[in-house]
Amino acid sequence: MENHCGTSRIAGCSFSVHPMSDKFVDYIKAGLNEVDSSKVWMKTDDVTTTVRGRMEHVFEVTEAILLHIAKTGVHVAFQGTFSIGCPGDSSGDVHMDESEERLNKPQFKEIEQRIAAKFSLYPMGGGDYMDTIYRQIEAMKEKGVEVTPAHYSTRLDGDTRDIFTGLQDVFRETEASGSSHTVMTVTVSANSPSHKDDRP
Ligand SMILES: Cc1ncc(C[n+]2csc(CCO)c2C)c(N)n1
Repeated sequence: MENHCGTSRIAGCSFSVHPMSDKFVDYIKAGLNEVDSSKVWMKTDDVTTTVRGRMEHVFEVTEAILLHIAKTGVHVAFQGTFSIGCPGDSSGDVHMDESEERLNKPQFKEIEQRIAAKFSLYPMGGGDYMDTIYRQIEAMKEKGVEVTPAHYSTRLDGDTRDIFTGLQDVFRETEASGSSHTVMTVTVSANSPSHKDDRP
């Protein structure tokens, strides 16, 4: 395994989903098994699932698993930590050779699913981290998503596709702007009984 600080392009996400149902095991297993994850490295344990590979596949697989569960109407929470450039992550992983083509978009592109989310961005090793964060929050306002300030995070309300596309753009542009190791945490609530008239 070769470790390079800041030069590893492999992205990853460690995440968990929590369906609020007695049948939570069925929901979790269906989400993990029925989404096509063949373009990412994936490992599940009793706490989280970790996916690693090209950035677009990492975002696509996490979004698809959330949508697979949320489309049933069950109230589900998602918590994920995305990372790129981690000095401990290995470069040259076989999954980095996968093509760009996304495997789950056709099944999920028709699903409209409003979610409430909060994200926090941690651009490390690149200098003016607050400038980067403010720039990316401003960029989020152009993605068709409602953006509201919150303590230690920024709140996003909107369609799942718009929010995940926006988050991937934020993540990619943060890395491109010189952050050698970028971490982003994302918390999502879907189908919450607290959401009334499409507004939380
Ligand atoms: C994405 C994701 N991965 C793992 C877990 C942890 N977990 C909790 S219950 C369960 C099924 C029974 O073993 C698993 C795997 C999670 N919640 N969400």
